[in-house]
Amino acid sequence: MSRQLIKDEKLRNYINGKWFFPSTEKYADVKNPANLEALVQVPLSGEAEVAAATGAAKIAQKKWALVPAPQRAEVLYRVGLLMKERKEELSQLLTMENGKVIEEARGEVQEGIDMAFYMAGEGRRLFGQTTPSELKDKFAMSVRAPVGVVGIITPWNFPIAIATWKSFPAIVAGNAVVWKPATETPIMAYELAKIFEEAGLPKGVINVVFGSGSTVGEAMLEQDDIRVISFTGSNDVGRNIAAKCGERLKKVSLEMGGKNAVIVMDDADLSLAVEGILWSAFGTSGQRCTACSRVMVHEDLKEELEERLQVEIAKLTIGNGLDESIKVGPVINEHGLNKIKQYIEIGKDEGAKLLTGGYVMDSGEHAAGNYFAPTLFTDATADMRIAQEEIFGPVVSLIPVTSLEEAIEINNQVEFGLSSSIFTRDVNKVFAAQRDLDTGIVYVNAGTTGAEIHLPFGGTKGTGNGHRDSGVAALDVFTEWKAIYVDFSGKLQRAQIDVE
Ligand SMILES: NC(=O)c1ccc[n+]([C@@H]2O[C@H](COP(=O)([O-])OP(=O)(O)OC[C@H]3O[C@@H](n4cnc5c(N)ncnc54)[C@H](O)[C@@H]3O)[C@@H](O)[C@H]2O)c1
Ligand SMILES: O=C[C@H](O)CS(=O)(=O)O
Repeated sequence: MSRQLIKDEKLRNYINGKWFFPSTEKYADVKNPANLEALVQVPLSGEAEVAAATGAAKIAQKKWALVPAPQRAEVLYRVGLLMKERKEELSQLLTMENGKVIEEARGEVQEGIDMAFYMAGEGRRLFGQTTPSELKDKFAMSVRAPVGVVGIITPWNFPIAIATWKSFPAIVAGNAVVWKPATETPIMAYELAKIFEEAGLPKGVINVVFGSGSTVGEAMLEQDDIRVISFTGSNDVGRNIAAKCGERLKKVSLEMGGKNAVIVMDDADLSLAVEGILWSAFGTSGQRCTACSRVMVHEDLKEELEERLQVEIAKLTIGNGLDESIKVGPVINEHGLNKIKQYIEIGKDEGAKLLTGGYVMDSGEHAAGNYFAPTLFTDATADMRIAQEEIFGPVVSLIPVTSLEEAIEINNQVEFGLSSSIFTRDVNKVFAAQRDLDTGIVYVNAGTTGAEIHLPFGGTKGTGNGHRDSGVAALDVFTEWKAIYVDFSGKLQRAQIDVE
């Protein structure tokens, strides 16, 4: 790894192509969740930095929008190449600041690389439409126009992938960006800003301001020159953002929580289902918006599934994700640990049966970090809080069902609608499920995670507000449709002429 972290190193904001310490002179330690060692210091910037970043973005965007889109795309292509060159180094840094195991960190960095090449391709598409005009000698078309300055606010659980999902489409479409990363995971943002700089992105097109949500995030909402806020994070924060942006008529794209479920029908390949549940419930220690936290299992398979899951959970290795043999890393911080602990008590009080796990691992090699034992509840019911609310940790609950219809009904009885999966060999059940599951993403014979970047990513109901990250759909967030009529008749045509 070439980038060495120094615990006293103070990261800087990237504004208008230059690196600045925060005017507040305030910082917070960034800690490795695997051992709580300090990695670097993140600036706690203030409103002044947000104003400077927005001003720089506004000026830069005017020029950037005039750069032909295929040339804008070339910068993204170089970003992709640089990320690819540095993939292993970035992955290790990501594991250190976030805790996810190295295999998953590599997967996340790869998502960013894929997004760079995909959005670079959009530079030669950005398709609009042409339509016939109602009038003679008149041409009608629509084009995607950039919105201007966009604000992106990102969470700690996918600190590089989600940033690329938002910034790359924004940039290729001709916008400039003000980005506030999560304070828990600033290293990915710092490194990505350096990559943008090295790739030759003109100054001011991307600006990174580190700081708290309540100061930097809120200040972004108040900047009238920021025309779009694209947010990924928790539901409470998203709702607050939507309300504040609503007052200012800002466009808002929200990607928020999930309460994702796997359905295991009586004809399922059980080995495959066990693998899918393990990976999607305990991968990233359950801290994915798409993590599986409910399993609706047909009653005929319930006992066997309970047994097989317990056997496989016992084999999971838990520890520092930099060690290639580790399968489950730490959770992000003490706040996360406490929230998970509370839900274990709630589940027990509600009458769910705890089969394994349910405790903080705080002895021996785990004493120094934020480790929670992979946890399996069974005999949960659809209305329990552990089956309704996002826990964001390595906890999964089995809910017995007797039919596909019942499983789908339970799947849909939650506030969120992000990802669902079904394990079955029956094609009729597959098609009924993909139609009736009220989620933005449906998997068949796979777990609830593993989205690919060229498809839309997001969910229904409380997961979002109708927008999508990723795929072409992401361009809808960062562009305005402009309808253009070109009249070449030489006269002012006011009405359609009746054809005789
Ligand atoms: N649906 C998705 O695509 C998706 C993907 C990943 C994570 N998530 C969700 O993210 C959550 C976990 O991430 P988190 O804990 O970082 O979420 P969070 O809501 O606490 O923070 C997200 C970002 O918002 C900022 N923020 C906090 N308060 C703010 C405010 N008042 N104004 C503006 N910005 C503010 C934070 O500093 C951070 O950068 C989970 O709920 C998870 O489901 C959703
Ligand atoms: O949030 C980002 C993830 O990569 C999506 S998924 O969990 O892999 O589907």
